[in-house]
Amino acid sequence: MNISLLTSSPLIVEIEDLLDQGVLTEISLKLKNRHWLAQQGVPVKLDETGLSFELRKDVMPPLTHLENKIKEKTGITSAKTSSIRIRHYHPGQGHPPHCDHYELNDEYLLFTAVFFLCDTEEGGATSFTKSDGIKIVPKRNKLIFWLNYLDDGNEDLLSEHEAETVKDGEKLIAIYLFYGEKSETSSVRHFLLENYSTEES
Ligand SMILES: O=C(O)CCC(=O)C(=O)O
Ligand SMILES: [Fe+2]
Repeated sequence: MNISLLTSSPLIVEIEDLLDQGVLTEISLKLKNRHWLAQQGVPVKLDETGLSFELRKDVMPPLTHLENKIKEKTGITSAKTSSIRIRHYHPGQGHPPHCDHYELNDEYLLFTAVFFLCDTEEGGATSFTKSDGIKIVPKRNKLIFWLNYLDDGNEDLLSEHEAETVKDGEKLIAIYLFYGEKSETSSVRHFLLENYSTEES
């Protein structure tokens, strides 16, 4: 496992080789299997941003394992994920620029994690549109994690991002949305800067 801080403003951390290959293959095959999803009663949505659906953690225990790993590696102590969103893009599909600034039952979407379940032949990078050239190319078994708010509670506008259009191949990701109280932002930022300012394994 290799963890590095890509930038500190917006604060983005990248973790490579997160899961065992066998577990990764099992998750990917299930998520691509429409029959299996229907059996689990998962409604899917298809539009110009590709196929997407929310997944309850109990239908796929390895996703809870992954969530626990994300928490451990990022120093999250109290924020909870409300759900896991899967997105599956094919050529011609992408997602326009936006910020992940949401409020739900008095909690805020403090942190977003995107886990890449496959390589993409061409295109499909997650690109931070207000931060010169910060682009994360999809790579199987890689996770990126970023902070959506500043320590003073304001939205971090530099966290704006888009999914560039997939040109060739496919892109399959699991997105973890961590909601919590804004006061957790500064301790996570401190943890990440302290632990990953220089590359380490
Ligand atoms: O597909 C991506 O790389 C990002 C998706 C995203 O930003 C979102 O679902 O909020
Ligand atoms: Fe987003």
